[in-house]
Amino acid sequence: MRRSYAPSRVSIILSEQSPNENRDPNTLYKPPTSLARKRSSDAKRFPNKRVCYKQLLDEIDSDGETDGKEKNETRKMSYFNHEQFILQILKKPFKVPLEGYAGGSSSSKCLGMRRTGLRVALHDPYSDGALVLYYPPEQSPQEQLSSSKDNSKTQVHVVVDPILCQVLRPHQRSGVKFLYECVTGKRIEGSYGCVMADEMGLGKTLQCITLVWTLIRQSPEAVPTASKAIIVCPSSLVKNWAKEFDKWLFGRVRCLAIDSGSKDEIDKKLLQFILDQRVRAGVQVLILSYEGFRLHANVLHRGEVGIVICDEGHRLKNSESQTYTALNKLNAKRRVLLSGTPIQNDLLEYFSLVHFVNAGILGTESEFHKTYEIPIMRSRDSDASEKEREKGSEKLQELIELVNRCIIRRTASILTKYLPVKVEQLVCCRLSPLQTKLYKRFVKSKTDQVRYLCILYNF
Ligand SMILES: Nc1ncnc2c1ncn2[C@@H]1O[C@H](COP(=O)(O)OP(=O)(O)OP(=O)(O)O)[C@@H](O)[C@H]1O
Repeated sequence: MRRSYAPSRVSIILSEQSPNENRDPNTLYKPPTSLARKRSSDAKRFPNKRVCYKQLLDEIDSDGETDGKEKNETRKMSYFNHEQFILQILKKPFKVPLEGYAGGSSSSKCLGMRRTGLRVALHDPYSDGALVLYYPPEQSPQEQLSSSKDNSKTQVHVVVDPILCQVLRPHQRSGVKFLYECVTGKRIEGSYGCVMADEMGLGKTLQCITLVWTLIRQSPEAVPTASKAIIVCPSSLVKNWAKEFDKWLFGRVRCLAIDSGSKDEIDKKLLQFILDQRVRAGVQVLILSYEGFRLHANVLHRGEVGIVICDEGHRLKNSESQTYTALNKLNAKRRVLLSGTPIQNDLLEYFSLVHFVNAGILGTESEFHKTYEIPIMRSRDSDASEKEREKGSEKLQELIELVNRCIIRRTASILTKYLPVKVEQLVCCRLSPLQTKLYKRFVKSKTDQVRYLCILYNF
């Protein structure tokens, strides 16, 4: 077998030969092991020796003057023959290494051709337990044919990541579906918000994490629906949210939880986050407190985010508060508000929450006051007429129908099946002497009080 050497190698071999030796460098084959040994000893003897090809030929030329012309001519010839041999190989046309390759787009086997715009769902919608949030419209055979040629307009399934699917409880699955439909405008045209008012402990956090992760990764168009999300929560929960993201997604999502730091430092981080326009943003989820948001609102108003989630959202019940105003100014199309207790005092607070997520569906504040609040409150008065009562319940029904499209509330009773069976044990025991004494004194004092009250009120 003929073995070719790199020019640098050839120079080393040539320099090792005695001047009288007339050997062709390309015939100097050595078994690989001894060659490797030789290489390491060469490296020691000729540290960092670099030889240029041109210089090598010149050396051969100049050698010729001392060693004799004939010898050098032979060396040069064998060198150029070898070059010719390599050139011949390189001149051969490229042959596709795929059997039966016919070329062109008609072949199923495509070499070196990237199929542009190929859209596929990120997760298998037909797998066991898959939670599909969006089904693409059925296609006619003609449409299927044209979309197989041009896939760029085809829609795909939006499927919840299986790592989340496997942990979601049934009520959480329906909750995620509800959230997704709301924030993608499927429930109320032109409105992209909702209130999740599940009772405490039903896993609102996990449902929101599932929503955010799905929006960050998927859409019917096979691109992210949103590249960035902001979670606003009480300062005591900032770390908890970050932990929950990690717990359920195993570090797949890039979170930035801000709960301390100097103003300049935080401003810098927030600016970087908010101005990041990439589809796959460096920080995908920003978690910060209501106070933090208010303090740095001027920075956060300089950009856009795909979705904002407000935990313990009843903090936004006053539409005139600074926090409400700051959050409302945020450029976020999709808004989710989480609260275990959405109605606390009056209907106007309820209006503020709904208005924050879906501005306009209840009209302006004064319109809401006139249309719903007055008739409903009037009908509750003890001296309300029959007509007022009727109008009140009619308006209440109308309001419930309207808000039910963007509010979901489940009670903790659905959790009972996940809790261990309650066991009650009744144990009877005697009072200790001290307990008996205290008990008798208490009973006597109460009896005295009752006797006194009876005398006072003439019972
Ligand atoms: N599907 C689930 N499997 C296992 N643990 C879960 C699941 N869903 C929620 N949890 C756990 O239950 C606990 C309560 O959930 P979470 O805090 O999200 O409830 P919540 O509705 O947000 O309550 P709160 O109103 O207090 O914020 C958390 O520790 C959470 O990790």
